[in-house]
Amino acid sequence: MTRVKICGVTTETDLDVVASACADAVGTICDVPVDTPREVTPTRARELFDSAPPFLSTVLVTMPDSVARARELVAEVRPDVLQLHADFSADELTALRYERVRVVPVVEATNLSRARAIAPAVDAILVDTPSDSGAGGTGQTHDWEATQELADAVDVPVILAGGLTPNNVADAVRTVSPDGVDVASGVESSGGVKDHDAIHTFVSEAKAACRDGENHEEVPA
Ligand SMILES: O=C(O)c1ccccc1N[C@@H]1O[C@H](COP(=O)(O)O)[C@@H](O)[C@H]1O
Repeated sequence: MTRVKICGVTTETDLDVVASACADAVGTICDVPVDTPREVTPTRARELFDSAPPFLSTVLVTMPDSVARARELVAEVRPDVLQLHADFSADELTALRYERVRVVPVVEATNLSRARAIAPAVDAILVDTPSDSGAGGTGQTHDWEATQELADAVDVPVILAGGLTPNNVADAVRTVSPDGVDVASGVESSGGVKDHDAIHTFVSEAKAACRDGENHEEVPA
């Protein structure tokens, strides 16, 4: 089953909606060097995650400039998963896998060599459409066929992100068969303001497309 993450929540109400929509994960964005309406302080991220119900994974999305800074943020926010928009080496990523935090770096769909190099050191790879600065939240899709090739080339779960919306997520799931999908701006009515109906529709479209795919899988004779 494709897992679904809703990213960039800024209020407890948003987080409750993410949980009631049966998403698998919720993300907050902290300590990023870009201007985004979704950024919250680490203290606020911790408060939001403290209000998450059991069985909803919490994901800290950040762009730290060093492993030490990433560790500080993990200590402060205490997420289940650390989503890194940063150019860390495989050794640096390994150093971040401690105290049970899952490490999920972001890779561009066409960067197969990086994906192969870091895959053994991480828990999953998130394929996004980053801006020049490496940030996400661009609302731009990329070549999903390339993401599918990347997923075939590595032995870890692959999460698809970048420009997903309630209207295109089913198609994305059918094309890429990702382990998870992730959305930030595509479920907002305006910058940073989550559209609660869109969150529900996004989750149900993603899960339904995944179920359809499973039902059409050929049964071996
Ligand atoms: O959403 C942001 O503003 C952001 C800023 C800096 C780093 C990551 C950010 N968001 C991540 O980008 C992807 C896709 O976003 P979108 O659906 O295309 O808007 C998502 O994983 C967010 O976690």
